[in-house]
Amino acid sequence: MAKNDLRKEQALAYHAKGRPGKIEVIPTKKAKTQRDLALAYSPGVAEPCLEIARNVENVYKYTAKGNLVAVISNGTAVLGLGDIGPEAGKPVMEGKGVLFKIFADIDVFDIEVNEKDPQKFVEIVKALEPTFGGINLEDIKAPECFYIEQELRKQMNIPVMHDDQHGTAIISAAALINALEIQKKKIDRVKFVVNGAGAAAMACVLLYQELGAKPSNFLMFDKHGVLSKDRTDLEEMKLPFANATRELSLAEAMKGADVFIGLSAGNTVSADMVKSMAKNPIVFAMANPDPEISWEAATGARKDIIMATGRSDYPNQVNNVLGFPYIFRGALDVRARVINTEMKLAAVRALAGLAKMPVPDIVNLAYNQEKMAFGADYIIPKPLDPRLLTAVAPAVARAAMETGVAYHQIHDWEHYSRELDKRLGVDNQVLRAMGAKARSAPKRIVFAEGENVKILKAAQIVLDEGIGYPQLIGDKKEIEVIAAENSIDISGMVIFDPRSEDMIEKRKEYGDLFFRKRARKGYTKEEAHKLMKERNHFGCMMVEQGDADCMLAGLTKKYDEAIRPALQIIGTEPGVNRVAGMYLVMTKKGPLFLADTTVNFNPTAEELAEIVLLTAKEVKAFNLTPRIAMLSYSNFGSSKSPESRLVSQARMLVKEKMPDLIVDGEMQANIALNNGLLQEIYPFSDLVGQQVNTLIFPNLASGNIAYNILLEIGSTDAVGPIVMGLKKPVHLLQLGSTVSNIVNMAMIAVIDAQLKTKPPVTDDRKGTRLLKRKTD
Ligand SMILES: NC(=O)C1=CN([C@@H]2O[C@H](COP(=O)(O)OP(=O)(O)OC[C@H]3O[C@@H](n4cnc5c(N)ncnc54)[C@H](OP(=O)(O)O)[C@@H]3O)[C@@H](O)[C@H]2O)C=CC1
Ligand SMILES: CC(=O)C(=O)O
Ligand SMILES: [Mg+2]
Repeated sequence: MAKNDLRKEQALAYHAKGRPGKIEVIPTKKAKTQRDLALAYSPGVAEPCLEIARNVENVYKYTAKGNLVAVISNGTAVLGLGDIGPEAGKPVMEGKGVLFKIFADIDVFDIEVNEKDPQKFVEIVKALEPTFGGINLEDIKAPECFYIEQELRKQMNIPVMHDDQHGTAIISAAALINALEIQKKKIDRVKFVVNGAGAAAMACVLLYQELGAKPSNFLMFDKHGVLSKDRTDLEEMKLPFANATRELSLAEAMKGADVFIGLSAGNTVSADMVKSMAKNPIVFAMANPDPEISWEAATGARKDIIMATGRSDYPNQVNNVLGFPYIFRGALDVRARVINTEMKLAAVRALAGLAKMPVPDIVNLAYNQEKMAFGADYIIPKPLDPRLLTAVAPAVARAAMETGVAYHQIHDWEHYSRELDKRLGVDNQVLRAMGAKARSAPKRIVFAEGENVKILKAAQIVLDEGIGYPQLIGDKKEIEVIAAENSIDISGMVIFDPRSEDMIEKRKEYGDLFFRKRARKGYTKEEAHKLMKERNHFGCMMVEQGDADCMLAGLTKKYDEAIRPALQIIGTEPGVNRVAGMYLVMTKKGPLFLADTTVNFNPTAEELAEIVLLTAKEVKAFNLTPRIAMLSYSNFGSSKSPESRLVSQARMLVKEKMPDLIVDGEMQANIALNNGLLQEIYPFSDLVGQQVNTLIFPNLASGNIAYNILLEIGSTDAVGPIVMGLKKPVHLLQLGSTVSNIVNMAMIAVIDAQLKTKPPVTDDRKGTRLLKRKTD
């Protein structure tokens, strides 16, 4: 399948699967009991209604208005796809809602309006003012968008921003300042060629002029050619940009130009045009989804170029996603009534400045780069940089206050920054960083259940996303049929069938080794050889013998059956007497690790202590400081039962071995997760002032039950079970895991392999050596 077909298929499946689309509405208040409902709705709801009727300002106090932005479009200029209509634009608007939420914790209603008449459109949007704290106009074509935004800014008392104009202008201006600095050019001297004379292009030119660019230094093009005074077909909005004194082709205009700005349509610029530009040129080809000229063509044309596109798969992504979440966050937080030029310039400076700061590890990890630093391929921060929120939102908020457009004042900026950080949570960051870490050194990963369709789908994602090199165990023909039926591309994967003739030699090698390991544990040599036809044993042997780096199994087997081969063949780490299982659950308060959820039925105090130590080590592998609560049904000796005493005894054993570990118990789960309550009742606890991120359960029943309840009824995402204590990375899936569970577990297995295995001696990174040998 061609790469584009794959992208198309995956994108369509992503939008269609499960609940169609990308968003849902989630209540923020408890609405479970009769009492809750009486408060949330009638009769209780009448009280806030009356308060708001008394003073309309109270709408910010009692409703979601203050954090709610409307992303509104009529679908007339959707990306670079043109006038495809409001319904066709909806996926983009939902997508912006997702970005507002994940990057700035702003809630969005996407509103697609079937109205092209600018005046009527204005009336519709204006009438929505009571609902929203801000209005993000999106993908509305020029010239109508100018009138619409201008009128709404005048008529509405909440911030209105047409993002294709100002978002793009802000981001590209930040990138431009930095690119000019690197190319040692002055903004008031450089000559610009701008392809596109629409919403985005005009706003960019105007903002660059605010930064010092000379109006006469721009040559602008629309679909019909260069904007010149001679043209009689130009709309009024285009006249101020009509600088050309004669008719001129784009190729002619590009000769000797310093900066090219593309906000038009894909593939409209050639490599020759780029070659003809002045020394040290800057090319921002920002049309979506395909830029005016590809990254390869432009950077291939000359070495002295600084190149940027709107795409996420190349360096220097100049895309308005770097701006709108943070600009609105700042504007909402001070209740700005507009987004004015000073606020936009503040965002430009904040973004440009952030690109010059040292890049934190989490960003390098997320982009699979060892070292990103300010320079030609890093002129603007990356969209996944978690510092964007605290860099841009306060700058915008401050500018709003200084220019007198803020209804609300922020006094304690440090506190504000901390609150912003909290909004992001670390769960997304953890998952993103995990993915990036896995991708930084992908490993050969054995999937023991190759004939399972979920496994095959996950394996394809693992391969496509560069997480690892899947090695499938199973019947080759059967795997191929299932893959074909489900349009899964397995061409880059290696298949091993332990039952096949091809594997006789391997079965013998593995069987002999197994016999040596288990001879005194009741196995005959024949039994050992026979056992190697079994997929989990064969897979574990591949890992043990270095024919693979890690393994995932257990999707269709009971846990104790699935883990047995790993214990028999691989065994525990030196100095460790047992294995245990851990889940990572993503919660609103951040990641929460739960253990033991899978292996040890009724651990003794010594065993529980060992589980704590294993878990602490694993949490540290995620670069997080473990803050551990050891759970029971009592608090710090309030019950003298043997179960409660066992937990506090285990805690003492842990403390003896690791005095600095932040761990306390025994305690109840609600006390562990509610620091206010802990401080109030048990102020002596080690966990006062600490946000607990690890829960240790007293036995398997409680751990497993708690985990499954959380997953089924909470809106949590989880990764696990992560096996702890094995010498080599074998991980087991839970019966019925979803494809995304499997992919997440593959990341865990690869990261574990990175920690536990040395780089392969040969360059057989994809694991084809075994196959080659068999066919020799
Ligand atoms: N990277 C980013 O963050 C962003 C990128 N964009 C991209 O910028 C482009 C324009 O968006 P927007 O301004 O909102 O849309 P508009 O519809 O308002 O403007 C499009 C402009 O491009 C011109 N144009 C179209 N085709 C050509 C061509 N072949 N040669 C020269 N000019 C052409 C149009 O000419 P005419 O006036 O004659 O119709 C018009 O002036 C889109 O591709 C969009 O994806 C937009 C916003 C953000
Ligand atoms: C990114 C964006 O808003 C656009 O391409 O229209
Ligand atoms: Mg847009």
